Amino acid sequence: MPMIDADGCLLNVSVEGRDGGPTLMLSNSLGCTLQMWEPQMKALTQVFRVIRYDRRGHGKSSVPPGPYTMERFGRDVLAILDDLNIEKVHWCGLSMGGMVGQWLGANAPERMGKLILANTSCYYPDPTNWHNRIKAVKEGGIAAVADAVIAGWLTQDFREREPEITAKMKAMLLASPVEGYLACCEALSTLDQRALLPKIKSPTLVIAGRHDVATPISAAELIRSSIPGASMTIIDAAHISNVEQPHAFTDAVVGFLTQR
Ligand SMILES: O=C(O)CCC(=O)CC(=O)O
Repeated sequence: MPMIDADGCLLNVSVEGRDGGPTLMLSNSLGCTLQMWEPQMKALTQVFRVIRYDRRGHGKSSVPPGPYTMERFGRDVLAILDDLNIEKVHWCGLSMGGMVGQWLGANAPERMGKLILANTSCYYPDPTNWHNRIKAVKEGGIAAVADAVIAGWLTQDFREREPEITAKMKAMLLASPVEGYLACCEALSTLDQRALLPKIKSPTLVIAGRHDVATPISAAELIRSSIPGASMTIIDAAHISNVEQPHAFTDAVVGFLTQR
């Protein structure tokens, strides 16, 4: 896996899949690494060249001091594409990954093919939850919020049915570098990309989770109605819908990206 330098921050990047196929870039959510896409990789690599990366502050990427911004995350992606000599990619980002996709769609339209914005938001009407989360993590580490976060990521039904997958997701969250996690929470606490959305020209699919309380259907609907021509599909899942409903999620991605 190459480490790519984005303005002094080393980003852990993985490139797999069909050589010469269209390129799809996957972007993770808060507290997850590129491993979160494992349920999709077998199917996606048959059709696409797939780029995954750990956002700064996550996984094997460096953890520069925060706070971070969506613009910084977007410029990190452009640094990866420049380094790999890739002109244009399709984008699939979940939650924070979808927020970075919104920034790229509006600010670097020539680098974006189709956009998939899953379980995401363009702003938080009330940042209190983020301020509370920052305080709790500063005082008690990620362990202090882990159970509540996991309850938002996966429905109770899924957690009871799939304890091993749930434990893996929790371990991924707990392994997040605290400084990187906090710097991302700061970026979320000030997020407001509402004005960017009407500028997006890429064909866009919004994916929402029927049981997602972190980024609810109303947040997805605001994104869908603000991006000209965007469509929306709802999956029977909580926030991390690609893990909870891997087949439905993969089918939605492949169907949208391969339709003419
Ligand atoms: O998942 C994200 O990228 C944003 C945070 C969120 O909405 C879910 C959570 O960590 O509670």
